Amino acid sequence: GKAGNRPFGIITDHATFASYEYDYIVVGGGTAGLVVANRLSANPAYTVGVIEAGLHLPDEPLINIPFLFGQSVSDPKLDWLLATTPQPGLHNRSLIQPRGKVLGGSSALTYHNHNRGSAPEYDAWAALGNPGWDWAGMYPYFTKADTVTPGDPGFLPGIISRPGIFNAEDGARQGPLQISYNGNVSFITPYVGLFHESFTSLGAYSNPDPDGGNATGITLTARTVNLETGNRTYATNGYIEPVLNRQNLLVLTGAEATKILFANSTGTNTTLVANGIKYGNPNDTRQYTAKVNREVILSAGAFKTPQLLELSGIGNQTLLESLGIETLLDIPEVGENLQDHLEFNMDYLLKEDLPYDTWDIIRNNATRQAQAWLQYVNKHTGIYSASPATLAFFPLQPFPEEFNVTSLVDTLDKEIAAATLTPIRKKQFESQRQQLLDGSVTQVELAFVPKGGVAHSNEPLLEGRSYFTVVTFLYRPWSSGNVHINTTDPFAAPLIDPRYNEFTFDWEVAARWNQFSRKIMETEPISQFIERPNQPGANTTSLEDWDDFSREWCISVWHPVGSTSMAPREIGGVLDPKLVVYGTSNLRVVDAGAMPINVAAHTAATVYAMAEKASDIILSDRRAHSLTAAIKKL
Ligand SMILES: Cc1cc2nc3c(=O)[nH]c(=O)nc-3n(C[C@H](O)[C@H](O)[C@H](O)COP(=O)(O)OP(=O)(O)OC[C@H]3O[C@@H](n4cnc5c(N)ncnc54)[C@H](O)[C@@H]3O)c2cc1C
Repeated sequence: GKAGNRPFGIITDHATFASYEYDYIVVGGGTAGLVVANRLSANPAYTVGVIEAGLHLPDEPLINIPFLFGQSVSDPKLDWLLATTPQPGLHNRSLIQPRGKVLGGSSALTYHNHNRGSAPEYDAWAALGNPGWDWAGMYPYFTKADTVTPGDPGFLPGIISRPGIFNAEDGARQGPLQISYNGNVSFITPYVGLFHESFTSLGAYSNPDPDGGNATGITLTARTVNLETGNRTYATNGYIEPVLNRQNLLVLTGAEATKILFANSTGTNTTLVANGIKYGNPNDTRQYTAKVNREVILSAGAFKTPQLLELSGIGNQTLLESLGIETLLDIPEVGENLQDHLEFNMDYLLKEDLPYDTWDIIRNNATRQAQAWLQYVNKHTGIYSASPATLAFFPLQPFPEEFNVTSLVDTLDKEIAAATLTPIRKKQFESQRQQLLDGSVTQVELAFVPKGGVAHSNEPLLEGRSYFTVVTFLYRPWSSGNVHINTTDPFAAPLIDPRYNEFTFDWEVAARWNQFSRKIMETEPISQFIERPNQPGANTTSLEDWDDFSREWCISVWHPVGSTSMAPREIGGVLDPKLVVYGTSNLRVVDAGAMPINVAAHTAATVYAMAEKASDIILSDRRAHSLTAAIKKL
């Protein structure tokens, strides 16, 4: 069925979508899925269908306006509202795990940080047994996704020497994402520079080229804001809206895939050939089926893709049997190897007579708020165009007073020796240990935000007062867990257990890094503006206090990856290096779940690059072209 009188663009009618066949069906129109849908449908010879659970919401302010970052979280219109199981290491708290349930997926919800990991991190993916996925293999795809507008020259002088400049090769590309930098137009307060002065006096250094293979240092971080429109740039307006006039592309929104169908769905241990997707939605008892001629690409994200595999009979046989699901492929690692990052928000109440405004002016002064809004609407600049501006990524070595790496590793080695590790984790740990010792990659991050109300705090914000928020991140935790179904109801949430508490290392590094962030705030020049720490209060001082705070108040950074890892079958991979699910001929996974080792970075840029690379792989994979024949042979 080639394009002819087919409907195209975006539809919500389930039956119409089911009445056509597709060469490729992409399940999940999120960050990765829309990249793949765009690249595959560029060839008019292929018909491409996308099944997305959320709706197309191009005019949604919570998505579009940069300064509203974070406000879409927990909004049922945009968020799947997932959560972890109670975590013993976090005082038994369960953490929210927001995911975008909207066309564009989680790329519609991000806080706009757009950065890459360091070269050794991707090299470690390749060393795991994934040829081509090293830094050199990923680099062209990072740049393929982006068009970069450099930052303001002279912005934050002395701290960031070469602001916002990707190297020339990056700048030459014309990718779909309109990437920019915070700068003078987005009203970054002078406090940001002063904070970095305090931080630098305690061992930090700046990095003018964080996306060139060494991500560490204080950086002016690229962000997903289109300076021309003032709006978020994301998978929807970058990758899918511009190609909705392609007559071979049909996007179904408001529909949830419930099962992958196979041409040969009986018996185990044959090579499975996917030939369709079942879908429906929780408000409708009907189920629909769309037929596929070439390939199914799962891009439902690190939680929902493993769920869909398990619902379809691909997973741990024992689990599947316990739920009465027939096992088509016994791959116990589906849903395992789940890795995530943690973050810690701390805020500080400022003195009343301040030399400069903070972003709190929006909350405190109705006139200034109205002015800022007009400025945004008319010029696309000002506070409403701002998002967290500069980030700092560090190994532990620059801070020897806080981190004794040798003793941390000693403790870690003992715990690892006592733990039962799967083969894939053993391999991961080799590179992770090496990178920890040689200081070549980020272990921790720190962000300074010139406003209150970022922290998930129990202290209400005082009217008329200003705040700083310091956000720290644990980017190389050793703990990992899993996500699995516990019911055959396809519309139920999966059980997410990241096991954040597994190794002492994670908690000690978090407590020490958080304690250190207090020291920065007590150091000139940033200290002169602070009246008192708000959350946690001034009585949080000892390492034990900081440990307690960290467990009680941490949240996830919402960077789950690894649940369908790309790695050799023998060590427990789910996907081969072409992202094909082992034991199938034409079922791929292209989303964050494919990352075999989490990157010490915000994850979206890596997901875009993976999806760009995956698209090339799919298009050049001969296997795809012989599939119809393969199905006919069955
Ligand atoms: C609140 C928040 C803030 C973040 N901030 C940042 C940031 O500042 N910088 C950064 O780099 N990263 C950030 N991240 C992480 C980043 O967004 C993700 O790593 C990335 O977007 C994941 O891409 P994905 O393609 O794997 O999944 P998603 O983009 O989540 O796409 C999955 C898609 O599949 C759909 N779907 C799921 N199940 C089904 C089904 N059964 N049928 C049909 N459709 C389905 C979903 O609705 C969704 O559209 C943030 C994440 C969140 C949640």
